[in-house]
Amino acid sequence: MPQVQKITSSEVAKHALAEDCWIVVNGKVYDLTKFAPNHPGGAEIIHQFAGKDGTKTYNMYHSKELIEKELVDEDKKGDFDESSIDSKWTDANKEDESAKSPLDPEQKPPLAALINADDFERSFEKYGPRKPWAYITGASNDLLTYDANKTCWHKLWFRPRIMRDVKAITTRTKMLGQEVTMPLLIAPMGIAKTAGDEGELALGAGAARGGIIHVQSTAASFSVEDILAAVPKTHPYFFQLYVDRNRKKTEELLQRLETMDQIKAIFVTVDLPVVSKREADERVLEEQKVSLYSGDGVTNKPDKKGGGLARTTGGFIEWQLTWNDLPWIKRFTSKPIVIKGIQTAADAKLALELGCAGIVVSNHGGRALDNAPATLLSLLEIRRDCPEVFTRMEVYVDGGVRRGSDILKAVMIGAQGVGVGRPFQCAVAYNTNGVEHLCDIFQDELETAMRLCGVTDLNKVRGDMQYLNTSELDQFLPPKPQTGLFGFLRSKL
Ligand code: HEM
Ligand SMILES: Cc1cc2nc3c(=O)[nH]c(=O)nc-3n(C[C@H](O)[C@H](O)[C@H](O)COP(=O)(O)O)c2cc1C
Repeated sequence: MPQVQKITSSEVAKHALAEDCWIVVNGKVYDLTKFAPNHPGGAEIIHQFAGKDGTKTYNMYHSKELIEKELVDEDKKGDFDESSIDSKWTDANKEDESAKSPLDPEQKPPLAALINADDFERSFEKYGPRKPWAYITGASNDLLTYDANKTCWHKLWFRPRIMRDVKAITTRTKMLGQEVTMPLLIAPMGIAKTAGDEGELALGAGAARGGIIHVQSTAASFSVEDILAAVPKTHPYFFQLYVDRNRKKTEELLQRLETMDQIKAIFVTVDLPVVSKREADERVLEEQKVSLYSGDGVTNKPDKKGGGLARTTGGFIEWQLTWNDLPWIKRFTSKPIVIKGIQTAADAKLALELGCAGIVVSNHGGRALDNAPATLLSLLEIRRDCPEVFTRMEVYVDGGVRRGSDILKAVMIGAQGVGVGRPFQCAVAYNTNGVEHLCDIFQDELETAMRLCGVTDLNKVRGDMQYLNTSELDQFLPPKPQTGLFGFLRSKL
């Protein structure tokens, strides 16, 4: 057998430019020149490691297999020659600032001290590394939609009924045919490893312990197979799909998922055709940035345009996806399809007409279009303008849901269930126990809210608005669409 030549550190170091960018990841050398502009996390983070070892940062965000799976053979240059590491290489790689973990265990409160969903985010703020903190908790532009998502839940008041026997209650229900202990989903979130080593494995296992369902993201930091293996085979999952601009990839992914019985539905995310501007995230990268070009340690802006923060590119997410593509998706899956990212009654109606099994009223947790309506307002708009949507398909809502009482409110409007994002991602810092603990908190708060409202069975109050007072929010709803002849004529204009 001929000896395969390994690639030395000095050879790798020669390819240290954006336009000629080799990186060492887990003992292998890759040419990321062509891939970097399409990297969903932005080109700059890749360019920071041109001619260097990016293993630590890569492993913090991605599964080991991802890079091997995603790159074409031509870009896999070969094995890195560890024996060639010299002081020059070691010095150059000292600059891996973003991999340095500013974790401060002293600041980490014990799990038992966390008693509500916000506590998980606060704990992560104190204890977690800065970059993941900015990535997870950040939102678009001025955070207007992010803030509105939360505050609208606060403006929806209950009208409790009293003197009812509330000893025995049940929160059990079904979601897309799957039995769950309460109508709560762990919303799909990319790269959960940023919050803790167990990443999506903790989300899946914690959800299973809590009797709820985790929607795993296309951009997960583990493979689907690894995530499924984290829970008993009987426990259901949902899968969130970002359609890839390379449609072949999506077809292959759907075909792979089709063989996995544990995956019970496909949630197609449609609210992020381009990645929005997440300023907190960009600012942190600016502070951590190191020079690509200066061999002498002077820190330059690595962006040729000069401004140079990690403006995420549109990445791999298909921006030409339209309603006409639904039949194409259905060709590759027999699983129920749920459209995630509905923000108006008009689009909810379209999803219904096109035979979707459900929708998620979502604005990506304020991480897509800033100034998009708070999801609770969109939910109320759908309730007002096309109530049939709630009975003819399953409606979910996410964005700012932080209390068990919010779950109850959503169900009373007619939702089948809610999704919760950021607090669960932060719970990953406490591994599976953290995720389970957060499920317990929601369960407990939901039961308490039900009892205090005089409700014993969630399924009996679904869509029953008599328990709610929406008057503080009604003023924020868009004008009612005109119906009758006048409306018809207008729609034709
Ligand atoms: C073929 C290889 C790779 C693929 C397919 C890939 C894919 C992705 C995806 C899907 C995201 C999530 C974007 C989001 O939802 O915000 C991401 C983020 C990220 N990736 Fe990669 N990646 C690859 C290689 C790398 C390498 C080599 C590094 C570093 C050396 C890296 C570092 C990061 C970082 C730091 C983020 C987070 C960026 C942020 O939040 O600003 N990735 N990548
Ligand atoms: C860190 C993070 C990553 C996310 N990644 C995805 C994703 O990969 N796919 C997706 O459909 N939504 C993604 N979302 C949006 C969530 O699914 C969900 O819509 C949102 O987080 C709900 O708002 P909340 O965080 O206020 O609960 C992400 C959200 C966060 C916070």
